[in-house]
Amino acid sequence: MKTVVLVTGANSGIGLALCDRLLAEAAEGLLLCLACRNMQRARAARLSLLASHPSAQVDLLQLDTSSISSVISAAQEVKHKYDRLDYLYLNAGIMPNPKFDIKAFFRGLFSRYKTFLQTIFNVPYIILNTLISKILWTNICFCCCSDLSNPFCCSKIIAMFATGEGILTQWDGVTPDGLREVFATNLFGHFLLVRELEPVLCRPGETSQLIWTSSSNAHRSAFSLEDLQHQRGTQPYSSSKYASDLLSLALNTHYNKQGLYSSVICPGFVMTNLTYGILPTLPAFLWNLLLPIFWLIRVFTNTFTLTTHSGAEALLWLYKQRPETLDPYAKYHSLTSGLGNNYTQPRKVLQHHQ
Ligand SMILES: NC(=O)C1=CN([C@@H]2O[C@H](COP(=O)(O)OP(=O)(O)OC[C@H]3O[C@@H](n4cnc5c(N)ncnc54)[C@H](OP(=O)(O)O)[C@@H]3O)[C@@H](O)[C@H]2O)C=CC1
Ligand SMILES: CC(C)=CCC[C@@H](C)[C@H]1CC[C@H]2C3=C(CC[C@]12C)[C@@]1(C)CCC(=O)[C@@H](C)[C@@H]1CC3
Repeated sequence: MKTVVLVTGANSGIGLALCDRLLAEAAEGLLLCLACRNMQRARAARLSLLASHPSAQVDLLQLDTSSISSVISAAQEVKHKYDRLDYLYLNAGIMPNPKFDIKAFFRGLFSRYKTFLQTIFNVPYIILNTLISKILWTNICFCCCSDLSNPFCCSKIIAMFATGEGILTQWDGVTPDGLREVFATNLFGHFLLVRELEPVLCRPGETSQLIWTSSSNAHRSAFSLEDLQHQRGTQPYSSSKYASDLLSLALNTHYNKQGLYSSVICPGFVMTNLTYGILPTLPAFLWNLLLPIFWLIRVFTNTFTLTTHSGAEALLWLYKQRPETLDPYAKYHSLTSGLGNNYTQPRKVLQHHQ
């Protein structure tokens, strides 16, 4: 019997890289279903996957996670076609009209230091700190610098690069169903899909996994239970990702006894269509000019995974785990070391500073 895997947002970026890596891992035993809103791009993705994995079985499914009717009819089709669903990757996501706040970026870089000289002085400290953290293989930098009143503290800057905290805002739209686009696409459509697919996900005596592509940009400060759709703020992306972390926990509470387990991952900072939108005046190929800077930043933070292959690391890692052994309170991070090695690391989710 083949393992049935469905991936939303599978026609590009991290979703497509995940499909490629899954097929490289186990092409024969896999039935892979690409759930995409744009069928033309979905067909192109399927052909590219079949070109590198000719014996693979790859199906297509039309799914627009921002539309309630599309989710319901896609779920009907899945239930009709497959009698089981072993893995459901909830990966589709948008960050519409992102605005990169250059002022906040430079303020973030320099505000903690009274003079520019102090900042320069901080550089050897950061290098030393990073070296220590690399040697001990732990993120000491974050621990020993948690006192932000310390003028030599580098954690705020590293956190800004690792999570995009405070430097990104978005302008959200409304879907034909009357929902906020980011909320509907990233969270609600996926939630509805899970509920609709319950019969194929929860099978007696068997386990299935839900795997959410969340983000380290998920911040509690952006989320409010009174404003679930984030109608009043300017960080709907962060809010939707924080909500997916919360929802994953709730789904575990509700479904674990029926054999369904949910986990969240962060792929790190990956160069994809989603991130190219952050500097829209910069054509995609010119992003490559920033690569040397990004590689340099990698010395300070292992969250700059940069390639879709590396970003998919934690998604693939979870595929290989027994779901009962996973920590529901962890976010699994795809990380890349300064030397370019990929690995997965769990970090506590929903920490008080988020
Ligand atoms: N890139 C990064 O640095 C990070 C990304 N992420 C998350 O990773 C996930 C994948 O993004 P990434 O690969 O970077 O970006 P891409 O834009 O390359 O991929 C996003 C995918 O989602 C699909 N999608 C968007 N809206 C819908 C919709 N309404 N219905 C169905 N599919 C939809 C897109 O399809 P289409 O081609 O039709 O637009 C595309 O296939 C997202 O959830 C994102 O939030 C998290 C942290 C960091
Ligand atoms: C031009 C130079 C030298 C720096 C600008 C880099 C920023 C564009 C970049 C730094 C950290 C990045 C980042 C994200 C977007 C691009 C940055 C702000 C994300 C917010 C993208 C989406 C996510 O989900 C986050 C995990 C990313 C965190 C880091």
